[in-house]
Amino acid sequence: MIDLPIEFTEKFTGLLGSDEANKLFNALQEPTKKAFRLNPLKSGYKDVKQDLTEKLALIKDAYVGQIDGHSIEQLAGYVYSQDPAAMFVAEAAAVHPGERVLDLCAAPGGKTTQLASGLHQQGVLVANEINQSRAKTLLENVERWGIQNSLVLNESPARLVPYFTGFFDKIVVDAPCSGEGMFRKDPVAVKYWSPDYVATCQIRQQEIVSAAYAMLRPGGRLIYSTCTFSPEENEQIVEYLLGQFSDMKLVPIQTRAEFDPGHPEWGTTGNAELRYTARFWPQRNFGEGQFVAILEKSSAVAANESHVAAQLMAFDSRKNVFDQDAIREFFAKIKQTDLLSGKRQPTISNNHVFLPIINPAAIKGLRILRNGLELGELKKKRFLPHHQLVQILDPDSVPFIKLNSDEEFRKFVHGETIKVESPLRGFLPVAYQHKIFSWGKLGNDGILKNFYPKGLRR
Ligand SMILES: C[S@@+](CC[C@H](N)C(=O)[O-])C[C@H]1O[C@@H](n2cnc3c(N)ncnc32)[C@H](O)[C@@H]1O
Repeated sequence: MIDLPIEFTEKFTGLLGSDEANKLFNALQEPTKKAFRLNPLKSGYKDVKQDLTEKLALIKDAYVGQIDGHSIEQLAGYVYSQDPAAMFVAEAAAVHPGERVLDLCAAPGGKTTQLASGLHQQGVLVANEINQSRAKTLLENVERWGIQNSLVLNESPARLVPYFTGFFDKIVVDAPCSGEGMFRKDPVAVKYWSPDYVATCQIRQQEIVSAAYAMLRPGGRLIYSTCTFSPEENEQIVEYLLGQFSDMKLVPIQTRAEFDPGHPEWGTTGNAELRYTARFWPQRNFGEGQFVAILEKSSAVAANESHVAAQLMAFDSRKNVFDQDAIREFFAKIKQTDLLSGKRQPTISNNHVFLPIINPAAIKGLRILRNGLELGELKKKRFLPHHQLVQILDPDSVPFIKLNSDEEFRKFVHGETIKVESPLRGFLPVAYQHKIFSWGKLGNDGILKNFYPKGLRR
């Protein structure tokens, strides 16, 4: 039983009236609704053991049900467990392949993975997280999901502005908030809550959306969301944006039974357009609490390629002259030479070979966790493939070592070497149930050495 703070219950009884407020308080004592998304970046992505009978309304490739965190589907990045209402945020961003998208408060990566599904490896996805350890988790999820076109950063929003002014078509601000909508999912949120905390969050949100505004191109859209109910962090942040920046306007979210429109009377300006926003309530039974608003930066100026954009997207091939024989040999063996001949040429930095998505020279000074796709490391002319590379490989077009039983899979994920029957030898992808999830190295003795990253072993 969750002990709701008295100031919280009094506040929402005042805002909603006692009938509706009681429905909310009762719903906060109920179990959460479990859901998951499938990953269209993986080939044959619907070929999963999960039950796909109950499709989730509103969201592409999403289903009701609980996933097993130890399953091959989870470890190979075929599924992502996420609250249904939280999934609506990236859905509202409606990204198209080729767009430049920023996920400004991105960890652990729920919105990032969903945005990446929409981009389908085309365009640029910058995923930023201010907190260092959370940024590492974000990177793990980016790798697992098989995303090739992302720049993963560990920065404050303000530090990004000089690099990306006017660059993005879409920016998702899934802001840190007082978490009222998470009370039943995460009881720790109840402990943190206080009216002062709500006020602190509001100030932080104002700073974050101001940075986001600066990075939006004319005609671009800002998707603002929180997982809290409080007007101060929702309607009033939208009012703040509209008040500070005269070229921002609200884009209506079409009303649906799954959520309520925003409350103009909960704002401070009486702006009737606040009803164009959306608020998910647990008592409506779709998922947890979530607020979503879409704002557009209007401008009469045509969205020409800006100076910033030209710089960030420029790839300087003269810098890429290095001995690639070991790399070419490896990619020929795994039948992936196409990867080396695209527009994004292999680039080397401190022996790390990668396919950058943003011109590395243009983002010097930022804390970069990953720029594009990490191919591997050159060690004395030998090439060691990276875990991110294995997560993008299609089992229908690469040779791989097959694990044959749950027991082999469990042992491998645990970090053990195993004996396998295979005519193949050397560094190769390892798959279970036709899903590639790791590298392994098969010696002449039939022993498969384990290259599943130590940090992911269980
Ligand atoms: C609601 S969570 C993001 C959830 C994520 N979008 C997802 O879908 O998985 C908010 C994030 O904002 C980060 N954050 C905290 N303070 C911040 C700040 N001042 N600026 C930007 N982000 C901040 C937190 O570390 C947290 O990871």
